[in-house]
Amino acid sequence: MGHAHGTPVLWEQARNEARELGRRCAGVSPSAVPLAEARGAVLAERVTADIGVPSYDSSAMDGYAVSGSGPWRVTARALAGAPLPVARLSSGEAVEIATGARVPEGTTAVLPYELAHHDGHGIVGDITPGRHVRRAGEDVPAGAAVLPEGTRVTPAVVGLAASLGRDTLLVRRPRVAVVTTGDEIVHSGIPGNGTVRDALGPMLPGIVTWSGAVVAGERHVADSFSAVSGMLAEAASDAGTDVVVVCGASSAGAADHLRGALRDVDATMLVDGVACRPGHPQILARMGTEQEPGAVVVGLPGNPNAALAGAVTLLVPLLAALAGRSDPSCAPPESLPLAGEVRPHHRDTRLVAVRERGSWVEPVGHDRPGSLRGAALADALAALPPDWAGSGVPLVWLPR
Ligand SMILES: Nc1nc2c(c(=O)[nH]1)N[C@H]1C(S)=C(S)[C@@H](COP(=O)(O)OP(=O)(O)OC[C@H]3O[C@@H](n4cnc5c(N)ncnc54)[C@H](O)[C@@H]3O)O[C@H]1N2
Ligand code: MOO
Repeated sequence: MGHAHGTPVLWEQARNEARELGRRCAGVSPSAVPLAEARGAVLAERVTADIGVPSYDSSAMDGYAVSGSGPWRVTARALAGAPLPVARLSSGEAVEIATGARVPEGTTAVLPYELAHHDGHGIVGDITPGRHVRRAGEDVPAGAAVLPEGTRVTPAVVGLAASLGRDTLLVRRPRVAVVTTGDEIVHSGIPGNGTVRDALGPMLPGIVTWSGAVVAGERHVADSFSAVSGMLAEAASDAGTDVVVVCGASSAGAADHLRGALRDVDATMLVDGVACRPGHPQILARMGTEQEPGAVVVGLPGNPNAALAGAVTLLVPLLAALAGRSDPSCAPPESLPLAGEVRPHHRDTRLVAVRERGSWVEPVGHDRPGSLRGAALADALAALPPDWAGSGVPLVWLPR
């Protein structure tokens, strides 16, 4: 016997519920993560410079570090990363120097090769005192506050943190456990007769990191009530999990146990069914109590393209709000005209895989619930309302 669905909520409302829930749960604790993993997350600290940049007085040009006025006698060659060949220059002396090499004490300026000439006595050329010498701390003084808490960790942020000698950053990054279900699912190789290769375990980490979160565990559970409710009970008592994504087991069939298992752990059901196609059997629930809230559970349909639709409907808005950043699927333009043959659903929002063509979008096709063929070529999902009259369509961007 199956389990009845709840009353579906409107697609826009489902996204808002997920976003609101993310804002209400202030419980994601900061963690120090290696720079390479921090990208996309949001800083949970103010970054201050432990060292200045540059950290030593160095040359900004390839040429000659000179002291006093010319002509200068070249005494040695200074390269970046090599010990200083002379600690101090006296007036009339120079060292040939590479960009980034430490300048000796007593350096008046650096004279670039292209401005230097040899006369019979040495090197000559016009200099301005201090020119082409990068002083320690000139770009970032030691102790300066460089990034406020709440800054999104972009590639440039990672690079800056490394320049400042940091190996980790403190970020607020929701931890997501991904659970696949289904006795027919296999996780590697060519699926044998009657089995299906797991498409969601490999797909979800990219969506999760795009939203500023991280997959902190992946597992598969059997199609049984005890396996699904046991998994939820474990997740409920694990303080290291903020969100549990359960793939499959969300519909009405005999093997679809998520609803019953959520009831079994006294979870609060927030969304039970969304009025969109594909992706209508989605679930948003919260474990724990009002006083001691537990992990949020997102149930996604097993059909891979329906799961993608569900992920951008509930999971991405939830995770972005939990992480304290903007929703990457809502980037501008928020809508564009759609050119091509599409048919709205008579009652629900239809999510159509579309390709961006500059100032308009066109359907990719091949976007039935069971396959990601269309989505793999798409830039966005167009959210076609039931009463669509052939004008602009709201867009939900996909990670590209
Ligand atoms: N009587 C009804 N039956 C169904 C309804 C309904 O409203 N009433 N909804 C249909 C829709 S729409 C969808 S979508 C599916 C959702 O099903 P479940 O979420 O319960 O998922 P399963 O039944 O376990 O699997 C469905 C389908 O997806 C394949 N699958 C599952 N997991 C994966 C995975 N990790 N990677 C790749 N493919 C996966 C699975 O083999 C099935 O083919 O329910 C309809 N039925
Ligand atoms: O809505 Mo199902 O999620 O169409 O495939």
